[in-house]
Amino acid sequence: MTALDRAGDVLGRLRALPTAAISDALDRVGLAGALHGLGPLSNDFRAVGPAFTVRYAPADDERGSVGDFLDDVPQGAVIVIDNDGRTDVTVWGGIMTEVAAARRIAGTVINGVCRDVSASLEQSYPIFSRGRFMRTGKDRVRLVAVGEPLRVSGVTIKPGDLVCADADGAVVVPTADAIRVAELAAHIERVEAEIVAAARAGSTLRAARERFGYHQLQSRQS
Ligand SMILES: O=C([O-])CC(=O)C(=O)O
Ligand SMILES: [Mg+2]
Repeated sequence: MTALDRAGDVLGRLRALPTAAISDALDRVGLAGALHGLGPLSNDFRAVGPAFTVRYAPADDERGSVGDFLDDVPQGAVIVIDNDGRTDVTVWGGIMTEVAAARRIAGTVINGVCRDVSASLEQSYPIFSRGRFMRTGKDRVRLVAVGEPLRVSGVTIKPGDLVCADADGAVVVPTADAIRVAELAAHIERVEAEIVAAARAGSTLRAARERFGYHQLQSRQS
């Protein structure tokens, strides 16, 4: 099996899992991956794929713009944009949504805000952000890095790390740990389903949780 096959395989596994279980699995192995403060524009949105990283900084006196990097993003990638958490100017809008959707880019995660939200909803193009706002970043931000590691919400995101995002938010899984994290997350999902089944069958929640080890599911493995 080639590295590409393995990556495809683990992406398939992560795609089947909710971010809640992936986050618990990251807790279990002691990795920080949850991007606090970023949420989906629609609860139906879900995106899984390797990170394509982009960073903006204030334009200051230079003439800046947003989005020209889009032509270089491969199909299936999740674009991760770091605008340092700014919520007063956008780094994503409707033209970018239309192009990204047509090129089958998997989604966009923004440490900042976006506009033209209706285009994202109409195209079912998944965007996760700190919110929405209409004032453009054009002339206000400039692109400073593409394909370099980012630091968002205390999490380091390297290009190619696997981004998983759904109604609960976005988490990042380092490629080297992805198979282990996916296996643990699948285990957590199975155990939680057993707890629900036991409770539905008449067990108390306390007894069901005790029986299946609920309280330790996410605890750091020694
Ligand atoms: O200024 C922006 O955020 C970009 C924009 O509106 C678009 O791509 O349609
Ligand atoms: Mg626009």
